[in-house]
Parts: sequence; C-alpha cells; structure tokens
Amino acid sequence: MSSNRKCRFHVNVSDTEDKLVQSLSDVLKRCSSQALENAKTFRVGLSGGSLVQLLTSALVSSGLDTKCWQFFFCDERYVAQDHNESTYWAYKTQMLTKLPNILDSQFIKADTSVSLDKCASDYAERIVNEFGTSCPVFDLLLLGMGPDGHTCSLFPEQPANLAETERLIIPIRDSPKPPPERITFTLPLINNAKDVVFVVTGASKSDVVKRVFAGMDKKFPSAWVEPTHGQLTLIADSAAGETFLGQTCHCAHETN
Ligand SMILES: O=C1O[C@H](COP(=O)(O)O)[C@@H](O)[C@H](O)[C@H]1O
Repeated sequence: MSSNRKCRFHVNVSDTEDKLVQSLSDVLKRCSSQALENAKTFRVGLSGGSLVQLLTSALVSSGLDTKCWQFFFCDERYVAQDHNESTYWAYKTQMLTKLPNILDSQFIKADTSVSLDKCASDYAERIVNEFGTSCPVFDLLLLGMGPDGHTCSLFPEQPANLAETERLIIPIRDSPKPPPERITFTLPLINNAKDVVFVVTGASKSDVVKRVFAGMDKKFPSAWVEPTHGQLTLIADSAAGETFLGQTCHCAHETN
C-alpha cells in the first residue's frame, strides 16, 4: 500500500480488547519513559468518548507510575465541569475512581464558566504557561475518531477550522455532534506533538479508517493529522482496522 505520508506511521490491529489495551499500555510506557529521561513531566493530551475506558484499562493493567504525568484535553465540551457531557468529568468519574493515585490537580482543565471565546483563549494561555513556550510540544496525544472522520472537535462540516495557522485552541460553535459548543486543539498544536496515537474501535469506523489511514482522504479532518517531527500510530480493533489486518506493524515513511 503506497502512501504520501510524511511522518512515520505505525498500525497495530488487535483481535481482542485485551490486546488492544496492551498495545496502548506499550505506547504509554514507551512515550512516558522517553519523556521522563529528559524532563520532569510527561505531558499527554486526552480525547474523550471511547478512549476514557480504554485508557483507564491500560493504566490499571500496566501499573505505570503516573505521578509525573500531566493530562490536558485535546478537546473539551463547553459545559459545566460536572456535566455528564464534559470530557473532564468522564475522566474524573470513570478513571480517577479506579486510579486513586492520579490527582485531580494533574488534569489541566478548561474554564467553562467564562465565555466560549475566552475559554478557548484561556486554555491556550494555560498550555503556553505550563510548557513555558508559545510552541508547545506534547509528548503524546491520544486521539479518537468518529465515524465521520472527525478528531478532537475538528469536523468535516467545518473545513475552515483546518486552515487555522495561528491559534493553538479554537472555539467551536454548531458542532454537528452534540453538544454544539466546544473548544479544540488546532492542527498546528496537534502536528507539533512527538507522538500522536489514534485509538479507534468498532465496525462503524472501518470504512473511515480505510479512507483516512490508507487513502489519506483529506475530506476527513483526521487525515490532516501528520506530526511534523513525530510519529503517528493507529491502534485499532479488528473491526475498525480490518483494512490493515495482517499488517500488525505497517510502516510507511516516504519523503516527497
Ligand atoms: O465528540 C467526541 O468524539 C470523538 C470520538 O469519540 P468516540 O466515542 O467515537 O471514540 C472524541 O475523540 C472526542 O474527544 C469527543 O469530543
């Protein structure tokens, strides 16, 4: 399968949830130890949705020491922090309850009590302050993908958001998937990361997995994710990743 992809690309398709969770644990182990060799903090960007439970399982089963980890949100819904649509709340109620060693203060949360625009600009400022640079480089971003090819809160119906070159975080209005108001990482921030890992499961996503990761069809926001100096990984179950079955480590790295 040829590709014009500019970054290193790995695919890992698992036929059981246990194996998928193991692949995710392996990535967490590799990225955290690389980061902590040179820095005091391992900085991870989280997505919501199905990732919450899979990441929780990976952390529980791996027993990794997370005390030097810091968690950010690649996108967040503009709702109260204890709303059941809040991604932070999903982690608080589903992950922190199973991993009591992770402190709430390790989560860098968006302030959704201010206006949507301010929420986005404040979160960007918070990230810049935490990293101490206006060009933050995340150690790892864990991304999901919807059956429509959206990732973070970058949706195919809103292509103008893919053209953002300045802001790290933008507000989203009229999101096609509820809730309608959100904030999201933009492509410059995403593609500046060292490792970007998509975790995608379920047969409803098999077609879009093929179109995004094999076809690199730019109609889908996920196909714009290509870390400039980093590595892209797809971790999928066999239902979502059927197009890559039998290629447990498909690496495509072509410079053009
Ligand atoms: O709305 C969202 O959806 C995507 C995909 O979620 P999934 O449940 O299909 O895995 C998620 O990555 C994103 O963070 C979330 O806001």
